[in-house]
Amino acid sequence: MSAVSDQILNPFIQIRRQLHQIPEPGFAEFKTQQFILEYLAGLPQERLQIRTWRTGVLVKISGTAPRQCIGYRADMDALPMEEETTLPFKSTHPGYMHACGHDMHMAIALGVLTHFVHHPVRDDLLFVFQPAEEGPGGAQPMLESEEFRSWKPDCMFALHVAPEYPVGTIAVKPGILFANTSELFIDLVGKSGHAAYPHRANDMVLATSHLAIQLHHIVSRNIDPLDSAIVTIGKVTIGTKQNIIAGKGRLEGTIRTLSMDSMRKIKSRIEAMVRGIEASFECEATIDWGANYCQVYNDEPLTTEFMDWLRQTNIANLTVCKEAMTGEDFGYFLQEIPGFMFWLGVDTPYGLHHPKIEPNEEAIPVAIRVLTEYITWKASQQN
Ligand SMILES: CC(=O)N[C@@H](CCC[C@H](N)C(=O)O)C(=O)O
Repeated sequence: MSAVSDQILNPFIQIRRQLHQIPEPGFAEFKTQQFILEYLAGLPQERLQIRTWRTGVLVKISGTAPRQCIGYRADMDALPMEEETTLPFKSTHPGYMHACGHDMHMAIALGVLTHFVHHPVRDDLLFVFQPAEEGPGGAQPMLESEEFRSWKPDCMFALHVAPEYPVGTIAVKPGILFANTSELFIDLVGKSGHAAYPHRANDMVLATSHLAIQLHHIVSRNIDPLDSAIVTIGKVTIGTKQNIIAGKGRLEGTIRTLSMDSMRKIKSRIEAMVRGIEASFECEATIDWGANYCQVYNDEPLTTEFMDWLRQTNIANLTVCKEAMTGEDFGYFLQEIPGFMFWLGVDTPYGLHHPKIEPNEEAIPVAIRVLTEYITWKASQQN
């Protein structure tokens, strides 16, 4: 028998749709924060304490006889991309879209939170709505904030939607789940000029293109094939007009590794290649490593306990997955607080960050049920 009633489930699909319409970039989640605060204001307040941190929200629900605090985190920000779905509730913010499921993550967190406002458990619960997961990274500064530290939970969980699994599936593993990441921004400055006088210019179309191709050789030629790594260039900006030799070029990308040794190696090879491009194309280049996220490392005893609990209760299909090369700044919480992240099947043919992604919303009640029942069980255990 479910610990959460259908009356509580369906509104959270509606809430997800409302959040889907107001996607905002990291640390600019003003309407999203306001939406969450207004929703919380409509709940019984007796056991609730609410704090904001920048554009984030922290919500504590007092337990009936607390011995510990159990934390749950949802991320809030969206991606800078134009939505290409035909959904009636598509983004109303041109150029922004919830294409990584954070609207689902927030709706699920509100559903779980609402259940525990009405049915408090013994332990205190902390719900964290964290800004800027896609960048520049809200987890690390939030973790260091006084607002979070004074409510620091004893364990902490989170989920991420997974397009490749059917609804009703939870995929997880103990140990490393997500990769180490580093953003990568390289600016090249040469000398622009007339297309008819190439000998008087330093062409950044050529320099930037050569560099982009060289960077893609690092993983295949410098990294142990058994230690997965990625260098992806997602954006190239060069030039102004077809008959002007470009004086500036910019590459934007991301590095993913399963080990910090490989991350260091890739960064040192990028440095060397950039210096080589400067020499061969007589230009100047600067590297900005942007936001760096540590790996998501699932606490082994807690994850195994969750997996055993799932097998016993049978309320979702458990898949033991492999690690993924996605990044997640939830890894910073897990460096200090034991816990885990898991994948939630949302069964859609388009992947994360695709402009046509349409996660199956039936996963929302599945997740609310799994989390309410798991947290209820966890809070009923002897320490
Ligand atoms: C789950 C997911 O898609 N996360 C993002 C995290 C972005 C990390 C950072 N901004 C970067 O691009 O390196 C991902 O792209 O994996």
